[in-house]
Amino acid sequence: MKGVLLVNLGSPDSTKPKDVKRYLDEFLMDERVIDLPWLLRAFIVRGIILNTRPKKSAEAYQKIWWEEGSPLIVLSEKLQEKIDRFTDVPIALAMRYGKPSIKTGLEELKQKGVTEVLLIPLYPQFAMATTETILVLAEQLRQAHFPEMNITSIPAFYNHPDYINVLAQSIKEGLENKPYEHLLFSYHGVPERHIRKSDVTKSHCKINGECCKTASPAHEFCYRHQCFETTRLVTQKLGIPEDKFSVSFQSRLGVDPWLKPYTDRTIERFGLKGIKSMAIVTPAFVSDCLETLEEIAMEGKEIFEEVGGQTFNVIPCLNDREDWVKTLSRWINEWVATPQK
Ligand SMILES: C=CC1=C(C)c2cc3[nH]c(cc4nc(cc5[nH]c(cc1n2)c(C)c5CCC(=O)O)C(CCC(=O)O)=C4C)c(C)c3C=C
Ligand SMILES: [Fe+2]
Ligand SMILES: [Fe+2]
Repeated sequence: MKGVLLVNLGSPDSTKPKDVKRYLDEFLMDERVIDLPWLLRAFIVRGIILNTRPKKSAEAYQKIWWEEGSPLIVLSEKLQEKIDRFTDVPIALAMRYGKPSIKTGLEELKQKGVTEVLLIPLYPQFAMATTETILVLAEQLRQAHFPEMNITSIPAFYNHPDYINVLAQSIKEGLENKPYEHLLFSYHGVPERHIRKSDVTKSHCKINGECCKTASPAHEFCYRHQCFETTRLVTQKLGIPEDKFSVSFQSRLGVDPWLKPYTDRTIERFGLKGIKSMAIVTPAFVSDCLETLEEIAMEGKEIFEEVGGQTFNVIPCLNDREDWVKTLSRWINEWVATPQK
């Protein structure tokens, strides 16, 4: 029997610093997130970051937490419930970090008699810290606990016409009756080192140059270029001229160089240039979360207003909008209808 496991990033159990600390420990000790040898990673994460970050992050989570819980988890649950209505196979939900775990999700599917699993990492762009870490953990769990299961996954959908249609429509709706001078596409950043690691040709991704064209079978472009490709396809579809939009990368952590330009500095620069109204969309996230609701909608807005900006329009993520639910359901139904080898 076939079944589906949707996987998102995850959130702490609550906004208490001790829960945030436990969550950050699991998250940042992932070798595909902080990609250093274990001892050095443990020193940086447990010896430095976890001494200060949990309190600061807990305060940020408190600002965006809903009565029902973490926005990212509540929105993922709503997505799961709605997909369930359009499909005939069991649909489980798991988080890469925190609860419900991928192991719990696979167990839930096993209880329902599922042996063929379609894994859907809820990230449009493939990166070591997004899709890859989910695929690797799922395979490790399969080998250790679910050897009877067969797991396949959908490829990163950053350039899939269905996804581009939905994203374009969501942006169109978000901009309706809200004039803007500039539209910023803000993607979650990664350390530049992550891009170099995936650059098998060692030609290194250049800002306006050729893509490194990593040879990974899962994707054609490095993470950075997937972000540019999503932007190119969507702006082309919407007919937004080149001088009216740009790309930036948010949420950097630590002292290493991350993908540039940084979102906070870009927002500041727009304000200083005299731009009064800007819109911002965050296509690396399919569900609104700390990084969109706090870092962009609160901190970003504050930065913009401090330098003279007036209108800061944050376009919501795809969340559980109907066309997104129907798109994912259609992908699932097509997979269900395809005989497995
Ligand atoms: C080295 C650190 C990090 C990398 C690399 C990274 C990549 C990455 N993350 C997302 C998506 C999300 N990240 C979120 C929160 C978050 N991210 C990091 C660090 C790295 N992320 C931290 C420490 C945190 C926790 C909050 C904080 O202290 O700032 C979230 C929000 C989760 C929520 O509960 O709402 C998402 C979503 C992507 C897509 C990505 C690589 C492309
Ligand atoms: Fe992150
Ligand atoms: Fe590249």
